[in-house]
Amino acid sequence: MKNIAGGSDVIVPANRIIGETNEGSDETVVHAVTVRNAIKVYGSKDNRCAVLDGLNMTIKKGAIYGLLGASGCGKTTLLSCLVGRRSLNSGEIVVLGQEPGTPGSGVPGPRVGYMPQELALYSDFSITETLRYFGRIYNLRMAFVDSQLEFLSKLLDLPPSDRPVKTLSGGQQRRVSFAVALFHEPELLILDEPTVGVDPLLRHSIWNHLVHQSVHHGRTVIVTTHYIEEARQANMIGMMRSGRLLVEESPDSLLNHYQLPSLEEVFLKLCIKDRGNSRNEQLTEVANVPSHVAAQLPQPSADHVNMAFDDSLSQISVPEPNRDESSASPANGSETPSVDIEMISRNRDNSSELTVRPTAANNVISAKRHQSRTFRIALPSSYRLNALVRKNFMVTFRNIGIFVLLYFLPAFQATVFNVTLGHEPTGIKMAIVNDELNPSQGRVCNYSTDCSYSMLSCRYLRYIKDNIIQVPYESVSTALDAGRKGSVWGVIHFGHNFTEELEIRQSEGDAVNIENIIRSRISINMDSSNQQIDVFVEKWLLEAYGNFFQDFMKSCKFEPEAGYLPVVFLDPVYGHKDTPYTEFMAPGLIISIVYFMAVSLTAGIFVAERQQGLLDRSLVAGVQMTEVLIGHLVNQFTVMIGQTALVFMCTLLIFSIPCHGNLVLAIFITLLQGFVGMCFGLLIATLCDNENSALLLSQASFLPFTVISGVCWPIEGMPFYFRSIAYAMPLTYAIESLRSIFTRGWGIERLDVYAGILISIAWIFALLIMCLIVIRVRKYAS
Ligand SMILES: Nc1ncnc2c1ncn2[C@@H]1O[C@H](COP(=O)(O)OP(=O)(O)OP(=O)(O)O)[C@@H](O)[C@H]1O
Repeated sequence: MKNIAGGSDVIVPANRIIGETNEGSDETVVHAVTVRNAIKVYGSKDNRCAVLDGLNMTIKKGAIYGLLGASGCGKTTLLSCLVGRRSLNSGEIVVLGQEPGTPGSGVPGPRVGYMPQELALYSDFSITETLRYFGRIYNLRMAFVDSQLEFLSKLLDLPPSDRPVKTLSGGQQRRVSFAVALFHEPELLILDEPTVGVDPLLRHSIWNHLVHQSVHHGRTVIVTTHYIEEARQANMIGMMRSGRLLVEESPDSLLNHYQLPSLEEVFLKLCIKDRGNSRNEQLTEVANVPSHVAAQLPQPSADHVNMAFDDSLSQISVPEPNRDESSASPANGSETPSVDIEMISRNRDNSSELTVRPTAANNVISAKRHQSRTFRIALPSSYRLNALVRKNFMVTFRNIGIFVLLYFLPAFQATVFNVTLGHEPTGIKMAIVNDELNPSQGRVCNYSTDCSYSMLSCRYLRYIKDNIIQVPYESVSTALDAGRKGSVWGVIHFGHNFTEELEIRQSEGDAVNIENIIRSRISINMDSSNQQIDVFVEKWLLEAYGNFFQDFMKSCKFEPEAGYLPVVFLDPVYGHKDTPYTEFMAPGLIISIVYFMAVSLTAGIFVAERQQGLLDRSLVAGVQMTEVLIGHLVNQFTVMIGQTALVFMCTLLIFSIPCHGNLVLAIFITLLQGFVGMCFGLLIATLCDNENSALLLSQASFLPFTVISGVCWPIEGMPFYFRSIAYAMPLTYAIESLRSIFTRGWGIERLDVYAGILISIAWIFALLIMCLIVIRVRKYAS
């Protein structure tokens, strides 16, 4: 039957799928898998290494194929190419009649069951939840999933199905992984070392099951194993070495042909015979030994492709593959497609280079592959999206610790910021040296509040804010010493005749002389190492003088403003006098908290999933990358709504930061920025291979982004050339928008507000496009 999902035709057995059914798979296809002259190169430039080296393979439908080979010979690479997770540099792969990854091939998808080497299971899920997740991906009926669970539990001796995977032993976990590959009854089973860590009895039962699947249901099985002897039960064995198949035969024929008692000995014999034939070996050998020694190296045997390894190019023309696939193909070289490979081994600069150059015939294959894959974006399927979203929610909410952290961390961060930032400093010690006081009278500060010029120094000190602690010192030198030792933030000094000199200064007006001016001054020496404290103390002392002077003028029945600076700050257009720094920072903080939480969460979850092989497993099951992205975005977005709500509540209600504009608009812009953060997190996840590098990148972006975006300092304070960089940051305009809403009460009709919205949307699209480009480039590079 044919299930059309997400714009791609996927063939799934009829009895298990939800909804309408259709025709089965192409019965005319005799071979389940054919691989022709597969070349797969990892690395670039000097590090190029051909992991698949002109490999040919033919697997009949319904056969069990044992793929044997030493560690690192390329088995997993070959399997990942078969399931469409990697692409060849050249050569051809046909799986179940079609090239993997082409629309409607069902590979990757429900036609194939893949058990990767790594566990690739959600550790917090129970066995039932694990199978149900994949059941939803394949759109299977839950009744079928449950009956399969019961059957496989018995067959594989699984523990109770409600046990979380993380509580199972290593062997039990591998059996669950095996069950995931089996349970949807795919036409082709690809198992990468399924029997590792499994006891002999269970291994026997697993092989029996594979034989049963092959004989009674016609399913094809490809299985890699390091236990060579267990592969005797396979119909065909492919022995692999250095990216090539040495032989492809039935176990009995191999034993008869080589007259050896075990497959292990056959493998050993073939390996010894093959020594020096691998291109990689030859390249390494030739690249590392002088030419006169290289000439004496053993020459490759006649039945293998011959190559020259001198300074000139050597071309290997390989004949067209025998399309009559009824006979088993020789392992290497004689039955291959028209692919010319140029091997360039250069011993210049002690470096060697391997180049794969496609010929005309090879170009056709490449072109076909290109046509079928490039820029094919299928519509997301509803059932796969449902499965992914459910799975993401289960992962998020399963662990109560993570749940609490997720929701309360941003609110906690907002609290920490609000408690610690932007407030006036208190307990600032200032040394007071008042030479007006008489030491013989115990330096007592007696002053009157009427219009008399007496002890004005003491009268002034009364107006200094409580934030300053006044510490009396007897002399300027001891006070300055205290300042140098860090005991006080500054020294305030009044001269002997401060009051008299001030009186003269007042009465003389413009005729006053400079000596009088100097003697009537209040001299201050500050420890200016802390700019913020310096600014605050200066402001408070000037304010104190203003208040003192007004009070004195009032008591003398003069105009209080007389003699005051002729500069006045009237009521502000927006905001209020002495707007606290916290109010300036709050919008930037809200946005940066939500943004960076989204960045690190998205990047972390996504990379972890990929690193554990979970992403690969889902993709092999037919999930598309766009669906994975949407699934994560839906999940993260709901988490973000909760986080944003808590951050706003914390800022507005607990710390009473006023929002003069439309709160809904402010929340909308914050959520948009969270979305930008998620997209940036996705970009990090697509760029990074492991959690550490993702974490490093997201952390590395935190400080520059926060600082450049004007969270804690006005952009107007940056060098002129740097401002364009600041405005190009994803957060800058959004922060300006939020600030305009919070402090000015502006609405969406103002450019400053809607610019933030438009630029956030533009960033979302730009980042998503970058993600898709990186995904595509990495897919082709891998
Ligand atoms: N992404 C990669 N980039 C570079 N080299 C890689 C990559 N993946 C695998 N290799 C290398 O390719 C070679 C073949 O790896 P592969 O995993 O296919 O071997 P294998 O036969 O499956 O080994 P094992 O039996 O140990 O699993 C190894 O040398 C490996 O280091």
